[in-house]
Amino acid sequence: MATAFFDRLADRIATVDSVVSVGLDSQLDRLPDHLADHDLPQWAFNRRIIDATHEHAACYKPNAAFYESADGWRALRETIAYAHGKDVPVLLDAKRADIGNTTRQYAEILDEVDAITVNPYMGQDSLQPFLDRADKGVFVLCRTSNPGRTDFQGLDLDSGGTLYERVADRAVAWNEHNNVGLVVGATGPDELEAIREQVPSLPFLVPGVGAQGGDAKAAVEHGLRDDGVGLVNSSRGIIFAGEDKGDDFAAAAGQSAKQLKQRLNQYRGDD
Ligand SMILES: O=c1ccn([C@@H]2O[C@H](COP(=O)(O)O)[C@@H](O)[C@H]2O)c(=O)[nH]1
Repeated sequence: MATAFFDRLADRIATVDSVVSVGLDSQLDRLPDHLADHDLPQWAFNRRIIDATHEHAACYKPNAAFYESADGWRALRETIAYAHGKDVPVLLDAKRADIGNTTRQYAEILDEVDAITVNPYMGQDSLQPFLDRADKGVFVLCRTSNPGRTDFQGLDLDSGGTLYERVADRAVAWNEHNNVGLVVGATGPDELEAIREQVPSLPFLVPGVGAQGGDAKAAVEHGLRDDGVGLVNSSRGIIFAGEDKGDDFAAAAGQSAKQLKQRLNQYRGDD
């Protein structure tokens, strides 16, 4: 039987002493000019980024939005294989879920990646094909990092609590295979702390440090489970750290990943 995702992630965190998720949001018009002639510029960029960052990476998190073209998917497949060749898990940030036949098709991407983000708005049946993959990680959007998170997520329910608290509760119920985590942004440290208290058993993916200015200390103190499993993501803050540095872009990304690891490690194991 394949090892469960969160066990593999725990091993990876221990190996690199890092909870950094390196976000591969490799936006074509921000890539170095000299990569434009490459057959697949995003792949050429990602390979250099992976070479420079893998020793600090608990996982890579490509966001599917940046790869939704024929060449993009080819670049993504090369990137996934290369990350795996370095023993780094890949979490596809795709925020999937839909009606039954569509969501079954969406879930097939889990044959290629280690974990995925899903959107719970359509309910349990829309998530079931992902939840059924016991060896893969399924991160459910709970309290997101964007300003518009207040539009719906914080609404009070007649049954008590808020919508995002209800999502957190349901996620515990969906965790039959110990493969469910939550996405909780670092931009709302109070909610992050409250959700951690509400669901101590679930690992979190915490985006929003770096370019979005979220709270790195809270991301570690409340984002990680008691056993230290969890992920703190930075995408633009790492991969575009050397945007003005020509061919030294990858070294700058490596330095940025290392700095984030060291910063987060100040807060790990402090409790
Ligand atoms: O609540 C959420 C959920 C997902 N994200 C994603 O994480 C990265 C963040 O990128 P940065 O460049 O570090 O801001 C990106 O892929 C988002 O789509 C999030 O930010 N917040």
